[in-house]
Amino acid sequence: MEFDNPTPGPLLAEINSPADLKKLKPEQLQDVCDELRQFIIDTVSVHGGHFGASLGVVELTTALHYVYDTPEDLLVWDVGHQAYGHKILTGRRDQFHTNRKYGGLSGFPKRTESEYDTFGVGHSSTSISAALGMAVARDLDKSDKKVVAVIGDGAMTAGLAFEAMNNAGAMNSDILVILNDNNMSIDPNVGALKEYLADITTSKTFNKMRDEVYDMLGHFKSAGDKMRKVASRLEKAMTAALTPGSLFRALGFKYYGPVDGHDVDGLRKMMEDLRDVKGPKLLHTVTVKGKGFAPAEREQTKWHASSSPFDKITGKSLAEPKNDDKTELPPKYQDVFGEALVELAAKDENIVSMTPAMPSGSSLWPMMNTFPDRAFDVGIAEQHAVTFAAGLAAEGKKPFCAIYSSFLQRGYDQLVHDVAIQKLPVVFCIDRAGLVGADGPTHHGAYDISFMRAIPNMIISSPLNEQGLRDMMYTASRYDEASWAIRYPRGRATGMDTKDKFEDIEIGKGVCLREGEGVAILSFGPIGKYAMEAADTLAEEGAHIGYYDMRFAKPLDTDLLDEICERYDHIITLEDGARMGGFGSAVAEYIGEKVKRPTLKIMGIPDRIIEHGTQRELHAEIGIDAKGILEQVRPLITVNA
Ligand SMILES: Cc1ncc(C[n+]2csc(CCOP(=O)(O)OP(=O)(O)O)c2C)c(N)n1
Ligand SMILES: CC(=O)[C@@H](O)[C@H](O)COP(=O)(O)O
Ligand SMILES: [Mg+2]
Repeated sequence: MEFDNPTPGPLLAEINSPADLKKLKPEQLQDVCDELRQFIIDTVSVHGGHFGASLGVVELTTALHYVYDTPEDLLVWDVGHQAYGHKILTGRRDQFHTNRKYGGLSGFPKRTESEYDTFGVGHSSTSISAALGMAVARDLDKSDKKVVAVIGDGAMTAGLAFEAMNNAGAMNSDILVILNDNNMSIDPNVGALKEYLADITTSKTFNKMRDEVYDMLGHFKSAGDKMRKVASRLEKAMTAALTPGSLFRALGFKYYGPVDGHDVDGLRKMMEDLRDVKGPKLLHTVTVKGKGFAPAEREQTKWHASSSPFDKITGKSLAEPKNDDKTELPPKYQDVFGEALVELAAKDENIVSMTPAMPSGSSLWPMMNTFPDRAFDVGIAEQHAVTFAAGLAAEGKKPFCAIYSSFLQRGYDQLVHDVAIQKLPVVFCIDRAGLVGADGPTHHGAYDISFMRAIPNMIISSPLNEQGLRDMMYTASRYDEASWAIRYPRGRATGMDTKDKFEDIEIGKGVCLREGEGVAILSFGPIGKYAMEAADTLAEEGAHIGYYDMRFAKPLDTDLLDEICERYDHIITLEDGARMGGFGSAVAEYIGEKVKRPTLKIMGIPDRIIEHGTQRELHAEIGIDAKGILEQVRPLITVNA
């Protein structure tokens, strides 16, 4: 169907690999760029996907594949949401309409998909570390391939990117980092680095400071020999300090730029020169997110990604509302969170909130707009977001840290070291918990229940619906004993009528929503809707199973579990999270230790913080030394003397 697979322009139609691109004359590259951009617009306007970032790097992508000898030379994309042009130029043009679809291409570079995808991505700020690893491997192999990392200004704000720059500069490794500076993250980029880059690209501060310094030096120079020398030395130092890119130079990189990232010929020439420059170097390109599609240039956050079909000229959505009666769609869970937070913050001035660069995705804008002093976008900095929250909690504030499940993986040490061990009452509002859909494995929120369950001093809860989410947030806002995680999924809630008033929920208590016999389903979180559906279907068939909304993975409602174990022969647990170590595992561990034959005793570090001592002392304290094992085994055996 033509609709499925847009027709490429005449040049693009002949490009099945970068080798075909290289056959063209440099003068033809701008035409290739125009066709590539149009092909991306044609495809995304029908099939959806990430959008603005790929449009912004069309020239960069074309120049890179023209100059570098990919896949021999290694090209590493950061995040990878901007790699659509790369996919199209590297043999995937005809499958591109399957992008992000079940069984189709991945929305991000993926090693198993193509030899041109050197490193799997989805999460930000990994490119420089990965490129450095590849460069060092190259050196160990005595090869001379080139390694290039392409990283955005947003991704550059993460600690990981700085760690890599710091290491690469010191190792003097031969890599090229291309900083694609469009002055945007998903939302407007934030932080001091953003200001620094803006200063370089607009040169306002640079020019002003240089003029002032030179004026001042002029006065010195007319003041005799000694002063002239001082002035000359000062001038050199100031020039070095004020020349664009001094931050990167301080980290050991040669800095080039800023250059126009939409001038494909300029980029080509620059890259041809840089191929021969050894050592760590950074090329600063300035681009426009959404370049070439006016609505996307105008509203860059909205067009970061588009899930619905849209008009290729106006950008107007062509999507029909999904519900059949065309009434209002239920709110998204993220919006239920965003609104409830403002309501709670209005009642309690200690409530503060932060997001690591996802104020739109996590719906933190209402809080940031209503209480600008109490809500923060901290940049792509999940580790910092968690510890920043911990600091606020240490001083008596009540932080609600809004964070996607898969991005919280970055903050695991901070959860343990900064929050749990100190028993600080941070509330984690974990969005995108469970399978997220088209973004795939890098973004599925599969592991949070498992990785949090192992940590003491954390409550782990998930509501069945939007009312549950509001009430959990309310109860958590009044709980100061330890931290509390509330997880909810990407997408829409149930559409139920919610009460204006918040209600306390009992911590660690589940609810029976349907009594039955034989089989009981125990669910955790909004995925319980499927359990209700299944129970309804069975009821129509005359079979009545039990259904329980357990609400808490930690602490487990063991009283309710005892009742359930008494009453039913079969238990089925259901969660939108990894089976291993998750809510089901918690239930299995509890029941496992109750079963009569064979009995099970799980020995290990218990669910509390263990203080210091010798290993022997501590193993003895928690009963996992030989004596502790004997205490468990002896009652179970008869020893024949
Ligand atoms: C660790 C992590 N946190 C957050 C995100 C969500 N995210 C995806 S793209 C993006 C913005 C990246 O900005 P930039 O690197 O400047 O790229 P641009 O979209 O501007 O091209 C963010 C925050 C992510 N992918 N990974
Ligand atoms: C690339 C990236 O990490 C984000 O753009 C992500 O795709 C956003 O996901 P949501 O659409 O769930 O906010
Ligand atoms: Mg950017």
